[in-house]
Amino acid sequence: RVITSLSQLQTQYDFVIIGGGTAGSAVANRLSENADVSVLVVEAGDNNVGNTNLEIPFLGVTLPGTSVDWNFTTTAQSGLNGRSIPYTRGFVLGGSSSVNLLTYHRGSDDLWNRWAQLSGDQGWSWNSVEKYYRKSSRLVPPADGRDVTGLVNPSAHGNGPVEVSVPGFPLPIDDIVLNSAKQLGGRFNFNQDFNGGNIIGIGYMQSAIGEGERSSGATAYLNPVFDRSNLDVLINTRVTKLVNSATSGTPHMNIVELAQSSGGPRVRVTAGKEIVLSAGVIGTPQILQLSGIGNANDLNALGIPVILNNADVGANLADHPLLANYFQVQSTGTWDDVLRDSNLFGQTIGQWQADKTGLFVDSPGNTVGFFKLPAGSPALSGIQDPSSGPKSAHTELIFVDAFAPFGSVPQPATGNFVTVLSAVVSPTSRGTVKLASTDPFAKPLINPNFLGTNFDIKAMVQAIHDALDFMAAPLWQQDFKPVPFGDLASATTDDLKATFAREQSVNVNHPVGTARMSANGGVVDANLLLKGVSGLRIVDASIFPVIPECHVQGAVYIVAERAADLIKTAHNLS
Ligand SMILES: Cc1cc2nc3c(=O)[nH]c(=O)nc-3n(C[C@H](O)[C@H](O)[C@H](O)COP(=O)(O)OP(=O)(O)OC[C@H]3O[C@@H](n4cnc5c(N)ncnc54)[C@H](O)[C@@H]3O)c2cc1C
Repeated sequence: RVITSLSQLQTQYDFVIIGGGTAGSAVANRLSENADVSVLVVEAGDNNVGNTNLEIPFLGVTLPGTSVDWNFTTTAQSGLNGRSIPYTRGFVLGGSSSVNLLTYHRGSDDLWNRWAQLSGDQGWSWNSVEKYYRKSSRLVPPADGRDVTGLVNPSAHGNGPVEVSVPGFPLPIDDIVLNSAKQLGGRFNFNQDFNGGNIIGIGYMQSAIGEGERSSGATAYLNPVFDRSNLDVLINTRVTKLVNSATSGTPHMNIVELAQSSGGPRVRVTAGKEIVLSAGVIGTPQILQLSGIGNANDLNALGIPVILNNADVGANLADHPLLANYFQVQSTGTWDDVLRDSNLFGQTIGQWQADKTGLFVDSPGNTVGFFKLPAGSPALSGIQDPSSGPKSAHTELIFVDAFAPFGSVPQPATGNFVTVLSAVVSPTSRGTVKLASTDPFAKPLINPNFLGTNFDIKAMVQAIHDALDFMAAPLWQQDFKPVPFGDLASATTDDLKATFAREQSVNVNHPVGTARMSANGGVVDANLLLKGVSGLRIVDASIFPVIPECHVQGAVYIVAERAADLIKTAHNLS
């Protein structure tokens, strides 16, 4: 059941899951499969059910800055010429999977094999986690029901609750992108299925969409089990801290403190078996730090009694920087006018509501590519290649059939455009999440350190070159005839391209790593148990040992599915 009042709580549950987000929803479903196990989920945000804006895939881009976003902002980023940028995180059941842009990747084989090496546990290798990938998602037909033979490899997909599909509303540029990849080959080779183990190449986007609707942690895992009598989902409530119940020796973190407003009453709930901390890359280190687990110097400065000194809590924040490269085109076959004309926008919503067809069944961007840096790239000079291996990328390009106003540049009043979003997917910059105050309702200080290394800026410059080279391919010259637009057009040298990147990059919203799993050091062990205390497991993107070179939600579901099995085994549960 979904509950909204602290008075509806029991004093104890077997498991208390903090955060009903992407991972938290999946773990809640799996643990409450056993009717003898009681589970509480505590979610700071609201219910997802009934919010149509979350359901319509195309509207994902309109959600940042609204009531389903935590509305964080980064600290001033020196790599972005001192700019602070918005830092979106889902504030609603389903968490960031309820507000994200839906792209679905499970990660290359060598990504998972690297996790096994870094965690010292072969249980994280691809061969071991493949079953969890297959348990978490499944391929479904696109919204238009067309034949997808050749566009995707069905055998690369599983039978889990998250629905994954290729775009359900093909756009004119899709064929140009895919056929150019087939024609050009080499660095721009075609990839039939990014979920087949090798992410390199250009292919169709695969997204967490079923029958034209968003498939999130909430819709796939949590909403279908709302009526389980052993599951309470408490919404609009924050976990303010965890409490140590041990009087001496190893801290035992089995008590959760909750509140519904900054000055409101605090209520305590006990986890009989364990606490599962799934508050995400920002919430998880924030709660740990509020509880006295973190860098002792930082905690002392705020007067928080130190329970465990671990400087890795809130460190190692990694994210993918994103830059919008605009091209003006001669073709009128773009959807620019849908954003300019409220009548057309309304009609497109109406079409979605009528029969789940049309432009809004997809998130903007039907095709995507992942690339290795060219041999001898200056980005790699003097450093070890940061990517996980030959099947993992350094950079990404996403092709959007219009002017996608993702950054600070507003859509021009007239004209047709194609946007090529470029991203660095193996960044070496690392940042931090730190408390700004002891008030659990205050926003923490988020410093992702975007474009903070030589590698990151040089890789982004290469991605801009790739966008320009690819858009010069012969097939583009037939109707679209793209011409670089705005600051991209003026960025004629590598130095100017770097300045363009620093002035206009935003983020893909793929942060990870603030409670990283490691064999040595780190915050959690290979079983995701917090080192140095008992009773507390972390299950969300904060435990990622390194940042995946792809979109990250697929990996979050894999982590959650494996964590559920680890928890069941630890407590002898079926
Ligand atoms: C705008 C955007 C676009 C993205 N696009 C993509 C994409 O296209 N493809 C992709 O793969 N990934 C994408 N991502 C990333 C992906 O969605 C996230 O990495 C993933 O959902 C994170 O899952 P999580 O479980 O770690 O955290 P979340 O899903 O964020 O869950 C954390 C939950 O904890 C709750 N919480 C936090 N603090 C507290 C507290 N103190 N008390 C109670 N509850 C709390 C939050 O409200 C939230 O519900 C995007 C993310 C965003 C924000």
